[in-house]
Amino acid sequence: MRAIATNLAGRRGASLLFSGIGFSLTQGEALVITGPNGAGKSTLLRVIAGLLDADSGHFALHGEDELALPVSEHAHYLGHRNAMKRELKVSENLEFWQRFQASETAEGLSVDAAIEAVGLTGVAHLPFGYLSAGQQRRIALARLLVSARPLWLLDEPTAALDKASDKLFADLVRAHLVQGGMAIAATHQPLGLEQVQTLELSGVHSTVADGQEAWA
Ligand SMILES: Nc1ncnc2c1ncn2[C@@H]1O[C@H](COP(=O)(O)OP(=O)(O)OP(=O)(O)O)[C@@H](O)[C@H]1O
Repeated sequence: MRAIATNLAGRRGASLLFSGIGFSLTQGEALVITGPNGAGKSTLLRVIAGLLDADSGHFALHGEDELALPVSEHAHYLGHRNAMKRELKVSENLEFWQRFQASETAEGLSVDAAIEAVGLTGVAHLPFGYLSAGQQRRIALARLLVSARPLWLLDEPTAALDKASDKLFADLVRAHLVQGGMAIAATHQPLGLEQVQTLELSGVHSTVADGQEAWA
C-alpha cells in the first residue's frame, strides 16, 4: 500500500495556505507536518482525510494492485477534538467507534485491550467526561486501536499528554508502523519517532526537509 500526495494546494476562504505539496509513503513509514500556528497543518490533514476539498492536486491511497482505495475506509482521523460523548462510558464510546470503523479485512484490539494499551485499565465503566484532559486524549488514541486501519492521520495527537504518555504514544505509532501501517501527524512537539519524513509548512510557502522521498 502507498499513500501519495501530488501537488496538493489548500485554501481557507481567500487565503491559499499551501501549494505544491507532494510526498509518498509506503507501509511502515511516517510523515510529520510541522509549522507555526495558522500555517495550515490541520487544513492539510483534513484535505488528506477527504474532509476538505483540495484547491488543486490530489491525495490517494493505492493497494498492492495499484487500485485506489477509499481514504474514508482506510484511515483513522484523530482531530483536535477527541470525538467522544462525555456522558457515555469510556467502553460505550470505544464500542461505538469499533462498530463504526470496523474493517472487513483486519481486526483491531478488544475495547479492554485498547484501554490497557493506553495505560488506563479500570476506567472502562466511567463516563468519558469524568476523565482528565490527558486521560481523555489517551482514550481518543485507544480509538485508533479498536479497529484496524492502515493510515493514521493525527492532528496534535500528544496535546495534553504528559511525558510518560508521549512515550506511550510513540510506542503505539512505532508498533503500528512495524505492523505495516502508515502515519501522518501534524504537531508542534517532537513525537519521539525515528526515520520519519518531515514536511514544514511555513505559512508563506511550503518546504520539505529531510524526507527520503518527500518533495514540495
Ligand atoms: N473554517 C475556516 N474558515 C476560514 N478560515 C479558516 C477555517 N479554519 C481555519 N481557517 C484559517 O486557516 C488558517 C490555517 O488554519 P489551520 O488550522 O489549518 O492551521 P494550523 O497550522 O493547523 O494551526 P495550529 O498550529 O494553530 O493548529 C488559519 O489562518 C485559520 O484562521
